Amino acid sequence: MTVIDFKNASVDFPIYNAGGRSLKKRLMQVATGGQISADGQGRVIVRALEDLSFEFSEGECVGLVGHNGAGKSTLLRVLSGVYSPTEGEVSIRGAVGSLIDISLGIDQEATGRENIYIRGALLGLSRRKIDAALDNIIDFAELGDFIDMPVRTYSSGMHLRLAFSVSTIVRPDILIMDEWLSVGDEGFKQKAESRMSELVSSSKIVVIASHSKDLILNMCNRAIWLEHGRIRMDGSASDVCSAYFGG
Ligand SMILES: Nc1ncnc2c1ncn2[C@@H]1O[C@H](COP(=O)(O)OP(=O)(O)OP(=O)(O)O)[C@@H](O)[C@H]1O
Repeated sequence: MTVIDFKNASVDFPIYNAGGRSLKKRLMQVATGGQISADGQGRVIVRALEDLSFEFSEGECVGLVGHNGAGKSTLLRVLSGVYSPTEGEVSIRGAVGSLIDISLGIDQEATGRENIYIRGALLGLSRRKIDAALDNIIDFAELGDFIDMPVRTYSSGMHLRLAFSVSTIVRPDILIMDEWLSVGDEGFKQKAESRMSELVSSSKIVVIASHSKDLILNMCNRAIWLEHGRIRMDGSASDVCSAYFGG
């Protein structure tokens, strides 16, 4: 059973090179971002997430909404295993696949083919699995002979085709995204869209952060509104969208 369970989870970032008292005071009043405070030694702390408790179960596609700095990306990173909570507990049952930064790990000097192995390893795929998927990835990317050229010779669209083709080969239980990926020229975009839909429908739980009301309404059946790191509202996508976006 795939399930995500947060119990009073918080994430703090200690900031070692923040300025003096006046800076702290000024920052505490800004409308964006997490909450800023100081610890016993006067060190500045940004509390990106505070006291989050919720459970996501199979069949849920959850949209995260909120102002800039509300904590959406931090929450996605906790779900992807990049950050651990500084307080509280997070338990995740199921394999997690993250499409947060599809270009992460791509080496400009290595060829497209070599980068498929590098990126695949970062996605947690074994060499055998990458070997088995290699032809599919190369065909999908449609880079022709450029697949054996260093990535530094690629245009930005070609780079994204490669990153997309390898990153979407995974079929995780839990899919984490910070936007709906739509890459390439017109022809490629259509293929990419259908691969994204396939990936979403084969995942048991999907979590996506977005500033787009249409995306959340079209895709999600639940949404969480974060405000300064706290849950302001957790409910159906339509209720949360009406409250957050208005209309
Ligand atoms: N590595 C970090 N070090 C220090 N503070 C951080 C770090 N990452 C995030 N923060 C802080 O945590 C808070 C939440 O940031 P986060 O990136 O999660 O927001 P977000 O909701 O994704 O914002 P946006 O909509 O602008 O992408 C912000 O105040 C940000 O300054």
